[in-house]
Amino acid sequence: MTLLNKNLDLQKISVEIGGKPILAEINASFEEGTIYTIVGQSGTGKTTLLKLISGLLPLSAGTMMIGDITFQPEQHMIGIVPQNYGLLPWQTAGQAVRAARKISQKKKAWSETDDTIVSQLFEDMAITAIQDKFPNQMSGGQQQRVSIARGLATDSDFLLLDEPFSALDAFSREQAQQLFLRTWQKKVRTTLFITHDVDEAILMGQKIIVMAGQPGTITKVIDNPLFDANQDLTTLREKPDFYQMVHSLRKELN
Ligand SMILES: Nc1ncnc2c1ncn2[C@@H]1O[C@H](COP(=O)(O)OP(=O)(O)OP(=O)(O)O)[C@@H](O)[C@H]1O
Repeated sequence: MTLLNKNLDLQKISVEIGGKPILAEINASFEEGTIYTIVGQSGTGKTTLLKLISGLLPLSAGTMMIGDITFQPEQHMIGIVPQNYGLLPWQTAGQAVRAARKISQKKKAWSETDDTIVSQLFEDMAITAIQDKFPNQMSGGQQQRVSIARGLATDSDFLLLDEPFSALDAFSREQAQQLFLRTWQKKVRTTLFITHDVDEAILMGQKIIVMAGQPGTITKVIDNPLFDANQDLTTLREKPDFYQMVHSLRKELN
């Protein structure tokens, strides 16, 4: 299904698991082609929200709409980068990324363009050298980069990432953030990106969603004036405005 400039609207959403309320009274509008970072203390339902949008969990109440149409996750192509990477033990890195692209292209024959896109992704995510390795032959950080490349390889309407850089060391993480934004721009899509890192929430989010409570809900959506997918993140990190925003987001989270 192709989206024509439509937002995903969640209205009065709640989710219960085994009778326990996990999400309550979620109201949000996710604008097409925008990156949202999601922050909040542990247990506030961030992963549950992603699972709901990806169709892995059902709604208990409320509606999800795209324009006038009820949003049904199974009718959309959704790229997912889960917390545990979600790689299959019998697929090499190369096979995993190619398979994701192939599935998302539906019945279209594999073309040279697909080869170029996949090779570029390998280069961007610095995983060219491990294309023939299986997950049990990769480090956690390598698995995470393969999982990100796989998510980006899909021609999806949505991209959902659950702490995608958590297994990377500080230096690799900074590189991955920059590379991710550069790669993301080649196919802009509605993106929800969970992070526990306040700096990362500001670097990567056009809008920042704050979740709190148990059951969890969205308490704030912050427009991020510092976001610019083209800018050098190292330079941004050194700006006084950035410090100021980190400070106020920390306060918000506490
Ligand atoms: N399958 C499940 N069965 C029962 N409770 C669950 C299940 N999945 C999640 N929960 C509960 O729902 C709440 C929210 O979990 P969720 O993983 O969505 O939070 P989170 O904000 O992503 O946490 P974290 O930041 O630690 O990853 C937690 O209290 C968790 O224990």
